[in-house]
Amino acid sequence: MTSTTMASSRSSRVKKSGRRVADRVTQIHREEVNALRNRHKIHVQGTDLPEPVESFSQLQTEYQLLPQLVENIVAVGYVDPTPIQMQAVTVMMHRRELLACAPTGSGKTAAFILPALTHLKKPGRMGFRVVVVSPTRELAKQTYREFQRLATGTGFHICMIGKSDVAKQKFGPKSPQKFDILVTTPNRLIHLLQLTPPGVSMKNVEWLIVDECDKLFEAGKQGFRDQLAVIYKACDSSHVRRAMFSATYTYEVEQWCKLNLDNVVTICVGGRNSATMSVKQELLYVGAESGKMVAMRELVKKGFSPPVLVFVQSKERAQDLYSELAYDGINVNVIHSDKTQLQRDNIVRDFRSGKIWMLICTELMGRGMDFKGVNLVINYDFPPSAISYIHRIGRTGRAGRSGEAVTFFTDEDLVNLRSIAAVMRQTGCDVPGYMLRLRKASKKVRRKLEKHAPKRESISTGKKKKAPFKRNEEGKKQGAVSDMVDRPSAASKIQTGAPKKKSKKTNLKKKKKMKPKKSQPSGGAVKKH
Ligand SMILES: Nc1ncnc2c1ncn2[C@@H]1O[C@H](COP(=O)(O)OP(=O)(O)OP(=O)(O)O)[C@@H](O)[C@H]1O
Repeated sequence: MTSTTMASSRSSRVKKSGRRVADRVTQIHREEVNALRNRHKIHVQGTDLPEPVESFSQLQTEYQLLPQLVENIVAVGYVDPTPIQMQAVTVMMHRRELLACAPTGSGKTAAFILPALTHLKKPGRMGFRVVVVSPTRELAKQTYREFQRLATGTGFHICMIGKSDVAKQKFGPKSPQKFDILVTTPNRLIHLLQLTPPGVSMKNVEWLIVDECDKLFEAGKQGFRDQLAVIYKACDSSHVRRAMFSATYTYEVEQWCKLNLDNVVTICVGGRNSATMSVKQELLYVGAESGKMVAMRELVKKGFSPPVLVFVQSKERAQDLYSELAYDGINVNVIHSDKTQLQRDNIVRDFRSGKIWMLICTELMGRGMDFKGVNLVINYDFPPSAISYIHRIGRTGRAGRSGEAVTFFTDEDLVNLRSIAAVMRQTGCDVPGYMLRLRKASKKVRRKLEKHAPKRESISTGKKKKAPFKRNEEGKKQGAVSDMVDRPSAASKIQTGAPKKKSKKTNLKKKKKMKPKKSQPSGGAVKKH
């Protein structure tokens, strides 16, 4: 063998071994990335998938997260990214379209705010470049506040369209294009888009973000699907990217995203459509409607840790329950769509600040709302679907905290009991076997329930006058200090086992009427944390 051939065969051996080393390094890296995803239960689908990051500093060095954002992240107290942030931020930083699903309270809002702001780099005078659509005004307002918090000191102009802005056509073609980011409900935006000429320009939009996307995809009377289609069409420039976020999504939403989004990446943290693991869940059989109030009073009597959210199925029932509980002297308020905007804002503010201890609400507050430290969610009325259940109970147990959820059910609620018991079992809660063996409700029945709440016996007992609050020694309002009800213990009346067919025993309607007794405090002790 000549010296030249020896040299060339040595060099090819070196090249081959170099390639083997490189392949091995790539393989080790791939395994590390997979291990990181597995550790955090991050499931991804799509081609050419961006890798997740483990820390905010990695985001800064590898993705040039704005330095001011990094300071703000520290200021708000975030130490590490949550699993959805680890993966969704990098996907969006690669300008990939996205369907992201992660449990309630797991930081999805920051998962889209951070990359959206980083993309914009600096404030421009080009009109809206990021548009976030939320199903309710309350949620839009919360997202707007979160944008402001994380964008502090960056100079970005963030805007939420209010009623008066719509009336004044504040965003018309002649208005200053100073805003960079728009957070809105579909209604408001559509109104502006449909004016001639349009009251708002979408031509510079770079990111269209749909929060609670499965809600916005719902068809029908209360659905937003048609509105979303109008918004989607308006943001049609070639450079617009779209990202969909929710804690739950249906097969239909997934299919739509696969068909309509460009090379979409799907991220799912944890099991699909599963409740957060941080909530201790309980189902409480209360026999009939009247058993709910007995159970409620028993809960209050045992003592509760505010803040508490109570869900009912309609605004009328919310108002009735409010009258009953206010009469009992509980520091309670109620929020629903019949309240004025100002009233709704004040109630949300008071609940956030701790002035209100118990808030009665409808589905309006079921999604997205992030009230710090809600300790207990009570489903006074059974949720219309497992999806609604997941969102409702997700108002507690947020951002790594623990929480509790109690769901009352009667014989009328058996139709949906199985699906909710299944959600509970999926998160490791104990559920009686019979519940999982109940017949699965047909799609038609489930759809009907979602659209029309079942008729229920009225909550109202005719007590309308609000009892004044008593003050405790520190002069603070006492939670439940009713001085007029000698309540029978509900413990004997509430059954948590299998419901029987309506009988005299289980029908609490027939129980003795409670008599008000002036001299006795009703309990409602408030547990201190
Ligand atoms: N990296 C983080 N570290 C600690 N807390 C965080 C982090 N990111 C977000 N949070 C906090 O977690 C809470 C829940 O976040 P967020 O409201 O975005 O949840 P979500 O996933 O959108 O929930 P939902 O599905 O109910 O809308 C907020 O109070 C937020 O400030």
